[in-house]
Amino acid sequence: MMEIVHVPLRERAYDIYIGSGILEQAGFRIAPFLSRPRVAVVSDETVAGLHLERLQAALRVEGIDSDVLTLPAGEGTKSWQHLIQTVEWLLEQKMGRDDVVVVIGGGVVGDLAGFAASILRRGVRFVQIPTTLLAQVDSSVGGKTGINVAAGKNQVGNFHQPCLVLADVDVLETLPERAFLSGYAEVMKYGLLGDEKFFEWLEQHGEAMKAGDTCARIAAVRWSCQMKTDIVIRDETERGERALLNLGHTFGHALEAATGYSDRLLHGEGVSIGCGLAVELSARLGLCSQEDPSRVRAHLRDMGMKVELKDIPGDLPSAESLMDLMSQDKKVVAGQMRYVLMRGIGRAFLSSDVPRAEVMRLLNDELQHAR
Ligand SMILES: NC(=O)c1ccc[n+]([C@@H]2O[C@H](COP(=O)([O-])OP(=O)(O)OC[C@H]3O[C@@H](n4cnc5c(N)ncnc54)[C@H](O)[C@@H]3O)[C@@H](O)[C@H]2O)c1
Ligand SMILES: O=C(O)C(=O)C[C@@H](O)[C@H](O)[C@H](O)COP(=O)(O)O
Ligand SMILES: [Zn+2]
Repeated sequence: MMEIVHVPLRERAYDIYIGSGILEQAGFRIAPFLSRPRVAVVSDETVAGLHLERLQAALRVEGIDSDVLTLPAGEGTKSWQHLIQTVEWLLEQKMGRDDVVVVIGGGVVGDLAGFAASILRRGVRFVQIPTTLLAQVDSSVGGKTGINVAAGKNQVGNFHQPCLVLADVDVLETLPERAFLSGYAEVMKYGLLGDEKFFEWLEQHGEAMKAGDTCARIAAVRWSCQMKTDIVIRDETERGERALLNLGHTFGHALEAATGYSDRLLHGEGVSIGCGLAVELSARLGLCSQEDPSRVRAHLRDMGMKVELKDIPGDLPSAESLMDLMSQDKKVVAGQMRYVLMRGIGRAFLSSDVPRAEVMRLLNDELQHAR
C-alpha cells in the first residue's frame, strides 16, 4: 500500500512516499540522490532505539554507509546548543555540498536537522523520514525549519525543502497515544482550515486512526500532505495564503512558550487548544455560527485531546502576558497582529481586523475556567 504526493516546486520539487513498509525501501529511494554511498543520519534517542537499525539495514542493502548523531528526545532539543552540536558534527563527518543528511524522527529533529542542513556549507540536501503522525502530516513537508529561542517559538530558521520524504505509517505503531493525538491536532487543522469534507471524514474515522487502522492512517496522511502541498506550491515562503497553515498557532505557540516548551504542553496540544480558541473567537466576532466551536471541541473531546486552557496542568500567566507572547508571532505585519479565523468549518481566512479587547476577553474567560 503506497501513495505518492508530488511537491512541484520547480528545481526544489520532491516526492512524499506514504504507506506501509516504506522504511525498508529507504536504501533504494535515497540512492539516486547520492554522489557517494554514504549518508549522515540525525535522530533522537527514542527513535534511534526503536527504528534506526531497520533504516541502517535498508541503507546497507544498497551499499550505503551511515554515521549517526543521536540527540535527546523532546522540544528542548530545538535549541541553539543542539543546532551547534549538529552542525559541528556534520562538519566533522566532512559532509560536503553534494552529500545528503537523513533525518529520522519527529518534528523536533526534523526542524533542527533541516535547519542545520540549510546552513551547512550554505545548504546541503536532506531527506525527511518522519516517525510521528505530526511529522508525517505536517513538519516533514513544506520546508519550514528552525529552532526555538528566548524570544519565542521557531524564531530562528530557514525555508529549506527536503529532497525526499519517506513516511512509513508502520513506525506509528510504537508512538505513544499522547504523541499520536498531538499529531492528530494538525490533521484536524487541515479540515478546519480548508476542507469540511475532510473534517467530516475525521469525525467518522478519527477513532479508527487512533486504534491503528493502517488504511485510515495512510488516507489521512495523504490527504493532509496533499492539502499542505497545494498551499505551499502557491506560497512557499508565506507571503500570504500559507499563513492559513498557522490556524490555532498564534494561541498555541504562546501557550508553548508560557509552559517553557516542556512536557506540560506538546506542540499539537497547543494547536488543539489554539484551534478551539480560534473558532470560539470567530463565533464571538459573528463570523461563524455558535455551533461551530461546539462541534470542533466535541470532536476533540471525543478523541481524548486537550481542548481548553484548563486542560493544561499547572499555572498559566495572565491574559496580558499571553498577549505579549503572541506579539512575537511571525504573522505580525507593521506591528499589527494577524489572526487565522473561520467563516465556518473548512473556511479559514487571515484577518488583521480583530479588536485586542475581544481577544483579551476570550483569554480572561478561558483563564477563569482554568482557575
Ligand atoms: N516545520 C513545520 O512545518 C512544522 C509543522 C508542525 C510542527 N512542527 C514542529 O514539530 C515539533 C513537534 O514534532 P513532534 O510532535 O513530532 O515531536 P517530537 O519530535 O518531539 O516527537 C514526539 C516524541 O515522540 C518520540 N517519537 C518519535 N517517533 C516515534 C515513534 N515512531 N515511536 C515512539 N516514539 C516516537 C520522540 O522521541 C519524542 O519523544 C514542534 O517543534 C513543532 O514546532 C514543525
Ligand atoms: O508549514 C507551515 O507553514 C505551518 O505553519 C505549519 C505549522 O503546523 C508549524 O507548526 C510551523 O512550524 C509553524 O510555523 P511558524 O512560522 O508559525 O513558526
Ligand atoms: Zn504546527
